[in-house]
This record gives sequence, structure tokens and C-alpha cells, in this order.
Amino acid sequence: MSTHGRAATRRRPPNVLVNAPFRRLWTAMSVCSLGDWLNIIALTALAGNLTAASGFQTQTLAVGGVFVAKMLPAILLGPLAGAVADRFDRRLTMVGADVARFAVVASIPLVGSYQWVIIASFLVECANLFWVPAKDATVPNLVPRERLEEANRLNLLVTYGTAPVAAALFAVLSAVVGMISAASPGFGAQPTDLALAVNALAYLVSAALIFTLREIPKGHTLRVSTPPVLRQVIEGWRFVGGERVVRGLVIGMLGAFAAGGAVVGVAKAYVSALGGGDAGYGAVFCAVFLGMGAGMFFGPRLLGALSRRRMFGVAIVLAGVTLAAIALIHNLALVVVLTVVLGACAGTAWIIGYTLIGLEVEDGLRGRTFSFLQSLARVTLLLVLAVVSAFAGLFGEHLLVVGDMTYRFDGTNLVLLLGALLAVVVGVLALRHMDDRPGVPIGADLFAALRGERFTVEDEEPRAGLFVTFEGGEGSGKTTQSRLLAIWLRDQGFDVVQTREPGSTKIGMRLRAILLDAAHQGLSARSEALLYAADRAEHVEKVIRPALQRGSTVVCDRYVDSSLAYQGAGRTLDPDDVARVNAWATGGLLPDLTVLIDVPPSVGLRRMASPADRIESEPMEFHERVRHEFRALAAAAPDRYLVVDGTLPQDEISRIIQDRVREVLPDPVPGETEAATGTIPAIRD
Ligand SMILES: Nc1ncnc2c1ncn2[C@@H]1O[C@H](COP(=O)(O)OP(=O)(O)OP(=O)(O)O)[C@@H](O)[C@H]1O
Ligand SMILES: Cc1cn([C@H]2C[C@H](O)[C@@H](COP(=O)(O)O)O2)c(=O)[nH]c1=O
Repeated sequence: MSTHGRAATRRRPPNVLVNAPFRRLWTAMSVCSLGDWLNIIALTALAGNLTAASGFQTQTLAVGGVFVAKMLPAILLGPLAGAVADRFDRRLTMVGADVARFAVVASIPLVGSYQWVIIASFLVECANLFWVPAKDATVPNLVPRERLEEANRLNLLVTYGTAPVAAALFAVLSAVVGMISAASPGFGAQPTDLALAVNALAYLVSAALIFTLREIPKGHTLRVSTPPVLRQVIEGWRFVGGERVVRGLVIGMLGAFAAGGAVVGVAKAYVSALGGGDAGYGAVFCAVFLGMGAGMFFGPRLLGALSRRRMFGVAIVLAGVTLAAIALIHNLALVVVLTVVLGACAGTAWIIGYTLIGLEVEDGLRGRTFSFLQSLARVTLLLVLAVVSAFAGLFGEHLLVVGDMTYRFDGTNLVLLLGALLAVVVGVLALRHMDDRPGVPIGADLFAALRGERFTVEDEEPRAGLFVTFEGGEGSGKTTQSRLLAIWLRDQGFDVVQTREPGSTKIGMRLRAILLDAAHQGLSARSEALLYAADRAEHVEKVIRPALQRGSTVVCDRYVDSSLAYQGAGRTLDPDDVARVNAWATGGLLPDLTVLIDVPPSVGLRRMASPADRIESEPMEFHERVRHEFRALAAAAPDRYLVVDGTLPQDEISRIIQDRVREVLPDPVPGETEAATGTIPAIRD
């Protein structure tokens, strides 16, 4: 999808990192984030090592204990920490938290007991709770408002981007200590000691950087207050749970999260069982995050022709299948490779889910929805980590003997298999819940997408012409632009059929009168949907399909997406039902390109000169829902859509549309004609 607007033509201003105080804070954040990830990996590994001699069950529970100790402070003390960030000097709060974290982490190898690992995990997270809101509240003090989004993107980048770096660093440091220990048996340090030393140092560096950051004001300009996590979850579900698609997305994302949590929770014990030490554990951790990063970046591009909703469900199902393979294959190298694939599937699902939620949820609720999602993810992760370690430990170690063959099947294998099952079920539910191409077989759709094509049903006879549709709310300028496009295409030598819905056939004209006459109030939503579908069936059979088969270019003002937006979202009919009826009415005929002219309803309705018809006279919320659905449809199939800002001047809009249409136009003079005409001698003078 390409979105054009004034912003696109503006000159790109310099990077937010040019701002020296922010750069310093950002460096501190990066160092701290690296330290945080090293801390999680090193403490879980240390807990596993300290309890390894007590058997599989104790070891698994011990690792789970670290995760629980790390997650509890956010749930118990989150709001308190936010209030402190508001009341105290933020610079000193951050420096104090850094020094405290340094002291606690540095003490861990010295004390060297499991109990202290648990207490230290809890204390480090408590200090984190004060550091993070103080940092979040500081960013707007250092960065101008128009740069905040860019600054937040950079923060997110280091928060997650440092995870694979920390995991790789941990693997290398563990391998180095392992080699030194092997070379000089008197060397008594644990493989995790070096990682914890680097971790403690990272907090000290951050303290020094922030201490010298005098630009942080003492007075406060922004209040940061966080309601308790559980309250956010309960309140959040109240407004998210009622939205069918958002509900599907949230369930799908949490399923993927829970499956990922299952891997993280048992990774240490599983890697130990496969004969891998701390370096192997670091490699698995690194693989998850590398895969996630790759999935977020490449996933949506790889299967660009698949609708976003389908891609979301498919990614979760594939994550489940990969997790099942991880659970059953007893080979560390293969497990690391499969973990990259698992991460890629989860990353793809996460980024699509996040994007679709952003588009599905209206502006005023978006912030709450995202914080609800984050809180729910935290609670889910805590429960999953606590439950999987306990469950794996209780199930214990087992050897399955079949004939001469023995197969090890421990609690970790079982947990991973259950995680896989959960992901597959959730993925299938997400596909069923939000499928936007009912009637189109998913397998064929997926294989076509892998070849970079879009699969269509029934419409199998090769169509010679190009099919372009215009969509948008009332007064957005579709009629104007479809006319201008038809004129331009004819100028280029194309045979063009310009048409519209409803009302482009004899029967269609009568249906249009019924549908739009303001006197016909009280028409039921289902009848309305069926009448629009009837008009479309007639239109496709009598006008559009024959024109395409003749090789004409069809430019159509409104098509199926109008029914999805007006009858589906506007009238709140089940979108699957509307899609199914229309897939049947059109025999699955889809446009090659859909131009969505996007304008706020208040602007479009103000443009209308004639008295409002039955649909135009609907209330503003109806038109807002319609606009919202059009934008979500475009986001879910970005390759088929061009979204244009309809408030731009008409000629600018036309130019943007022509640029996009040019990309999909066939040659106006077919190859064989050119060959034939090429044999005719040129006439001179
Ligand atoms: N880019 C634009 N800027 C300002 N006015 C515009 C623009 N495009 C079209 N208009 C004007 O807005 C009015 C509606 O345009 P048009 O009929 O093309 O919209 P439409 O989307 O087909 O409307 P509807 O389908 O709801 O009847 C017309 O008066 C038209 O001249
Ligand atoms: C195709 C289609 C249209 N509508 C609505 C949208 C508009 O209010 C009118 C069509 O009027 P226009 O001036 O020709 O744009 O009908 C709809 O609700 N559902 C549909 O499928």
C-alpha cells in the first residue's frame, strides 16, 4: 500500500540523535537494556547451574522461580514506582536505581547461593521499576514534541534489539570461561560470573552517563501515572472484548506470546538435557530474538499477496508446528535453527497483530488498548513461566523404550508440545474468527502468495483486461477521480469501461432507487446487504466480466469493499457473512487495484450539494465506522490498495493515481499486434 500526502513531499529533517542530551540518555538506555537482558539470561542460567545437582525437577522449578521473581515487582509495585518518578528528581532517581542495580548484581557471584539469586532478581526489577518511568518521563523533557515518535521508536529498537546482542555476548563469555576453566582447573569462576560482571558494569556506566546529564529539569512537565496492571487488564477487556476482530487479534497475539513463554521458561533445562551448557542456552535465547527481528521485518514482505488477517493466523499455526518439531528433535544445532524459524513466525504475527489493532481500534481508545495488551502480555507471561516450570518439573524425566530404541521425553518436551498445541489451536481460531477471504481455500491462497501471486476462485479464465475500483466515504471524490482516470486511460490508448455501483444495469437502476431513496427508511440491514449484493451480481455478470474478457480496462466507482465497510462495519453485520455473500455474488472476482480516497466524513459530507440520501443521512458515527473499515481493509491487503489523501487538490490526487495505475497497466499494443504492424513498411513523406 502506498499512502501519499503532504507529509510525503516534505523535506526529511535530521535525526533525533543529533540532539546531544537525548543521545546521552539513549546511550544509557542502550547500555542498561543490554545489562537487563544479560541479567535475565545469566540469572536463569546460574539458577539452573546451582540446582543441577538436585535433579531435573528442582532445576526446572529453580529457573521458573527466577522468572517469577523478576515479574512480580511490576505487578505489585508498578503504580508506586510511577508516582515516585513524578515526585522526585528524575536524574537522581535513575542514578540511584543504577547504583542499586550495580551493587545487587555485583554481589550475586560473591554470595553464590540460589536464595540470593531469587532475592537479587526481585531487587533488580524493583530498581528497574523506578528507572523506567523516570526515563520515560525524561524523554519529553529533552526532545521536542514533533520528535517524540522518532525518539520512542529508537527506544523500542534498543529495548528489543539488545536482546540478541546480550544472548550472543552471554554465549561467547560462557564459552571463554569454559575454555579457561578447561585449561586451568584451579580457575574457580562460574561461566555466568563474567556475564554478571559485565551486567553490573553496564549499570555503572549508565549511572555515570545520567549523572552528567544536567539538562534533565528538576521541575516536572509531564505526569506519568500507571494504574495497577490487573485493573488495566480488566478495564481493557471491557472495551476490547466486544470487538470481534480485535478480540481475535488479542487472543492470537497472547497465544503466540504464551507459546514463546513456554520455550523461554524451559529453555535452560531443555538445553542442558540436550548436552548444551550456558553457551548453548545463550545461543537459543539469541535465536529467538534474531528470528523475531527477521520476522517483523521480512515476514509481511515475504507473503505480501496474502491478506494480513490470514497471514496473522498462518504465522501462529506455523509457530506451533515449529515448536512441536523443537520439542521432538533431540539435536541442539537443529533446535537453534528451528528456534530462529519459531521467532520469525512469532515476530510476523506480533507485528501484524500490532499494526491491525492500531488500525481497527479508534483513535481515542488506541492508547488504552496497547497498554491493556502490554499488561495482559505481562500477566500471561508470568502465569506461563510459573506454570510451565512447575509442570515440567512435576512431570519429571522419562525414557520411552520401543524395541531397541530409547527416546527421552521429559517435562520440558511435554511443555513444549503443549505450547505447540496451544499455538496451533489459537492460530486456527484466529483464522476462523477474522478470515477476510471466506470461500477461498487457505492452502491454495498460501501457495499462490509464496509465488508472489494472489489466488482467486472461479475467476480462473485468464482475464485480459485490468480491473480498477474506487472506494471511499461520501463525497471523497471517487466519481471525480474515476472519471479523470478513465479519460487519462483512453488518452493512453486503452478501451475503458467506466461504471459504478449500485445502478449500472437495468435491474441495478431499480435497486439503486430502492436502496438510496430516503423514503425507504426501516429497510433491514440484511435486506440492504442482499440488495447491494444482488446489484453487484448483475453488474459483474452483465458488465464487468464481459468487459474484462474483451480486454477492456474496467474502472468501477465502488465494489465489494463498500459492502464490507457500509453493511459490515456501518450496519454492524457480521463481516464474514457480508464477505461470503459477496464472494458468491461476484464469483470471487477481485479488483487488480483498489484506490481508496480517504477523507474525514465531516469533510466529505460537507462537499455534498444535493439533499442527503438514505445512507448519507446516517449519523456521523456510522460514517466514522465506514472510514475506519476502509482503512483496515487497505492495511490488510496493502499490495492491492493505493490509499490517497482525499483532501489534496484534485490534480495532485489524479497524478498519484496515474503513477500507481501505470505500474499495473498492460502494454496498450499487444506483442503480436506490434509484430504484425512491424512488417508493414513505414510510409515516408
Ligand atoms: N480533492 C477535492 N477537493 C475538494 N473538492 C473535491 C475534491 N474532489 C472532489 N471534490 C468535490 O466534492 C464533491 C463530491 O465529489 P465526488 O462526486 O467526486 O465524490 P464521491 O466520492 O463520488 O461522492 P459520493 O459517492 O458520495 O456521491 C464534488 O462537488 C467535487 O467537485
Ligand atoms: C456499493 C455500495 C454502496 N453503498 C452506499 C454508499 C453510498 O452511500 C451509496 C452509493 O452512492 P454513490 O453516491 O454512488 O457513492 O450506497 C453501500 O452502502 N454498500 C455498497 O455495497
